[in-house]
Amino acid sequence: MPSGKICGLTVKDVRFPTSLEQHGSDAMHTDPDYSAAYVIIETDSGMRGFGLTFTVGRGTEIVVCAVEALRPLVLGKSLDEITADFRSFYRLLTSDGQMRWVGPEKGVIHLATAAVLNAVWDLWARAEGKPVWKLLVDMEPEKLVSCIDFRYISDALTEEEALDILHKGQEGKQQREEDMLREGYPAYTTSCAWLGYTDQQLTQLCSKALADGWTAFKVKVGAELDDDIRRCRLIRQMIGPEKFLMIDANQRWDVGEAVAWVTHLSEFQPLWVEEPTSPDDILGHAHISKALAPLGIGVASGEQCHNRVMFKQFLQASALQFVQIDSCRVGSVNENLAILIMASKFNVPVCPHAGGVGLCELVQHLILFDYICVSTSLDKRMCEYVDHLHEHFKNPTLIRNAHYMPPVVPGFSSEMVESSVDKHTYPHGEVWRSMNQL
Ligand SMILES: C[C@H](O)[C@@H](O)CC(=O)C(=O)O
Ligand SMILES: [Mg+2]
Repeated sequence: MPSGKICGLTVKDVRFPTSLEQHGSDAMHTDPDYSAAYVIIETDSGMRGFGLTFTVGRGTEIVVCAVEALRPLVLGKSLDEITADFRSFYRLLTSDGQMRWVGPEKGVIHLATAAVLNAVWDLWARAEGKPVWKLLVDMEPEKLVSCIDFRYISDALTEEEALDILHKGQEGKQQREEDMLREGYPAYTTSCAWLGYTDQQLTQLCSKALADGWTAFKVKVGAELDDDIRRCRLIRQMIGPEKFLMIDANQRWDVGEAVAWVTHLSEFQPLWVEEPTSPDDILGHAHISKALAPLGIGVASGEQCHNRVMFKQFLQASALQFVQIDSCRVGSVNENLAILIMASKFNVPVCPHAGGVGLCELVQHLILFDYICVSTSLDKRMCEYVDHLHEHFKNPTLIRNAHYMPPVVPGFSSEMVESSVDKHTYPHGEVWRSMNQL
């Protein structure tokens, strides 16, 4: 069916009151209400595409405004026109002569770009009758590269080098696709140990996760050292010495403090410390990486890394040992393609950030593509999983034996259940109205 011209774009502020039970809490975000600026684009031929970006509550209304500001750049474009030269469309959104000032390619405007472009990728995949991961896997390397804006990264990755990496990734891809369809992509869980959970909750959730076959666990740290020691000890005792433990400080520390704090926790053998300090501090991360390397602890970051330019510098500075792409922070698939290929060139494993609302649904497509066509390896690689809010999606993630099973439905798995959206729309949805009356 011809996809037609985009004739409508709506955006909704959808919030879930997760803070009530401390789901998602960490040392910096103590009361997150998992939220989405949820975008629906429509074409005059009756097709729809769904996209979102993730936030943690207040402020979603600002992202909604930013999406509204992008609307005129999208309306009237046809999918064919966009996908014939996706790089130019990406630039159109990110390089508007006036709006660029409120970015560029970072902050609220870039979150809005992510939501809009995610909807366009959903529309494209639906038009092709494929899930996004399969659309990418089947795409010629030349076409993939034509979706990427190489401006600001060509000193680290040229178009020719990207093509070369993608051409190499074609070899054996059929086999890797079959492996994924059979086994799925390895995942780790963050659901057991949010910062606001009691030790009793942690113990219960961890024993259930072990029984369900999970082999890698992330614990929130960074507020009180004594609490961290107690919680890490508890979880390490439960999971034993072989399984993976990761710690996540969510930017709580200064550089020196991070090194000292993690050194105290090193007896629990974390595989990585995540976001030890400001997500913008490239040299700080490099310093921490160097200091922790002798302890066998890597540094991971990316969920609040603005764009491909920042990732480039983290990689150039050997400041990260794990790259955590996020499907809703940077400019959608287009920019994540650049990051995946750069990570491959620098030989740094990608372990995506997920969780939130919808992040698992979307990022599974990117990491499947990474394995099948870019990294071609599962060594030191796993994708985050958080067991929340999947029931609000029409095609929720499917986890089997702690692995993401590849989605089969066309699109980006980003369409939400209409009644969930209605109930959780802020501030007039039923859920918020009833809470305000309490
Ligand atoms: C506020 C979010 O829940 C954050 O803690 C998520 C995160 O850091 C992670 O999943 O990693
Ligand atoms: Mg994190």
